[in-house]
Amino acid sequence: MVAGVTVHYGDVCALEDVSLSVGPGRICGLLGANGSGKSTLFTAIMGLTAADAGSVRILDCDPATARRRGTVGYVPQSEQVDWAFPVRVIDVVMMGRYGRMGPTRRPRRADREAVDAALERTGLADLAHRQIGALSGGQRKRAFVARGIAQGARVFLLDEPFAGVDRGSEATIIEVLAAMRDEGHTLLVSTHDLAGVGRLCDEAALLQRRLLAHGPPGEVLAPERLMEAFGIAPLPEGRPA
Ligand SMILES: Nc1ncnc2c1ncn2[C@@H]1O[C@H](COP(=O)(O)OP(=O)(O)OP(=O)(O)O)[C@@H](O)[C@H]1O
Repeated sequence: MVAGVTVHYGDVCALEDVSLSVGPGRICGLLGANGSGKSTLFTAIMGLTAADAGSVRILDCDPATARRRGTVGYVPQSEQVDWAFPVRVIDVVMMGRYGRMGPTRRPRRADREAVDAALERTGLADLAHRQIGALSGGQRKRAFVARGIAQGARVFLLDEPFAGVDRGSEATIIEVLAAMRDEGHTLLVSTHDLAGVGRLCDEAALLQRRLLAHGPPGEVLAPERLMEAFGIAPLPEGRPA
């Protein structure tokens, strides 16, 4: 996926020589403290942030080609989205079909069917005609997951899909992600839920500007590694302090 990627914002080095590859049928949990470069890694993979060094390949394509072909689906962090934008859930999901529609953007039957199926799969069918800004945090995340599904993405990048999400939406998202993994998709998921990484992910990657570790969750979540990444060894969620 990425090889030797370095990104600076002016004087700030957000990523330094990061190499990470995740195979098909795998969910990789991306962990790191605030400001460790997780969102930058996602935007660099998407080709939305320019890397100073290194290369990005998504299923053997450069990011722009992967975006154009719809092979990569991206669920951004909530703060990166303008929720006042007056679009309905069904419109957001239909955007996943734009790459197939040509310049007129007139949906065909196959587009409508793909959108309906994606809404159904993410439990949003009843909310299809609601403004995206009028949804809960978890429902909004699900709308972006649905967009990726409708678009036929093979690789999914999910930036904090569980942040600010109620238990019901979290369960739906986990179910959908696990099903996509079982269908052979590749998923990179950033999260602060350390216990969840062990449950959901096949592998974990620990970021602190550089990639500190990548491998089985049990190894990556070892206390000494977490100490290095977070400064303190955080308790897995749900465990009493
Ligand atoms: N647009 C920007 N301009 C300048 N610096 C930035 C910009 N975006 C991020 N940074 C800096 O780059 C570093 C990495 O930020 P990034 O948002 O990628 O981290 P993160 O791990 O996603 O953080 P969080 O968990 O808080 O979302 C931080 O030091 C941040 O302050």
